[in-house]
Amino acid sequence: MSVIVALIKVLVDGYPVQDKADPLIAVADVAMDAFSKSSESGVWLVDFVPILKYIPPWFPFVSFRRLAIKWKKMVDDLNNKPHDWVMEQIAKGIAQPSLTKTLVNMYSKSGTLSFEDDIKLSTGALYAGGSDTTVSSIYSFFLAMVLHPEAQSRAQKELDALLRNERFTSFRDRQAGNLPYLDALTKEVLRWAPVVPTDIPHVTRKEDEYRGWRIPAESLVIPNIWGISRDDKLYKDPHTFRPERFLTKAQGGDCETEDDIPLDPFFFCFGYGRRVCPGRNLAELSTWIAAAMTLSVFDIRPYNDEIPKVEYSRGVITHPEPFKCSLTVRGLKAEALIRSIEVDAIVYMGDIAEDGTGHLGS
Ligand code: HEM
Repeated sequence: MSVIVALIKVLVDGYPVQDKADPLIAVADVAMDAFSKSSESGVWLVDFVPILKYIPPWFPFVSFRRLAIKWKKMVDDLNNKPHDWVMEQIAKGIAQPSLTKTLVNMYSKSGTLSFEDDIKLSTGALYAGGSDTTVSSIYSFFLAMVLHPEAQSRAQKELDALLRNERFTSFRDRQAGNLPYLDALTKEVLRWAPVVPTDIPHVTRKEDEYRGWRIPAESLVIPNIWGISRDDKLYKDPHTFRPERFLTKAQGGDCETEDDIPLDPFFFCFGYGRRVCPGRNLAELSTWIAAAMTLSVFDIRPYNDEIPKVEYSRGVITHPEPFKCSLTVRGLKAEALIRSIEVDAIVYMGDIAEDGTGHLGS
């Protein structure tokens, strides 16, 4: 989790996350919890009866207005505090390259910054949208590996044949098409455990028609991502975790030809239209590399032979309920590989962690 959060913070704000107790991460965690609860579909009556928003917060037996005020403050902190930090760094002349810095430079003229609220909201949204979601996919990957040792060992065989425990994989291996089973496994994680099962609700701006149904303007539309992932017309035995469904027979999978490969979950798990997830490529790549690096060096097994249940939390963003698993290093070569990146990571983080002003990526 820390790696994903740190990655987003560096890309968006050039902010070096210190540790789990980092104050900006704490701000973001509470805001994310509020965001997930407040945007859950079908839970808030006010979404269906908008006039209720005029009920005063002191009105007895109505908690949503008081909650909304509390949660708004949390979301404001998420947008303002990291932005203020970057502005301070810019003023001191020590800001690292980041999206916020780029936008501030783009929209500053003669000492005046335009669109500051838009910059705050869009960079805050990237953190809000990105931190919890990819983490959920990676947890689901671990859960799937505990439950499906056969898929795990097939992915490990593919990695071992290519890498011979001499190096970690990189995206170049992926581009070269050298790890088809791992690609299929990543697709199956996204499909088997949709992170945002009912998407973020959309509203139609004008009247529309879909398969003969009239959809009036201003209708709330809740895309059923979970339903698509479990559609047995698209996916045979949809509840089963089976990466082979995305491979041809020639690749050791289920499909006669490439044309028979079912819909890639990339095209529905990240939402639709102009609000489609802007972080989808980063998310998919992060899930892929997390799976590849973990399986190269660790065996993921049940903890004390306890098989975890497949249970997910509620909220617009779902996670597997906490479960235990056991990670065992896959031998001496794997241990040496882990130690080699441990050294790289210390050098890398050391550069930025000392006083927050070091040189990223050196
Ligand atoms: C497995 C990981 C992820 C999943 C499953 C996911 C899924 C989604 C979904 C379903 C939406 C709603 C799209 C819609 O309205 O139809 C969304 C929106 C969004 N996502 Fe992601 N996402 C993931 C990772 C990320 C990452 C890594 C980032 C950024 C670094 C990100 C940033 C955003 C933002 C900013 C929005 C709001 C876009 C808008 O409303 O215009 N997401 N995501």
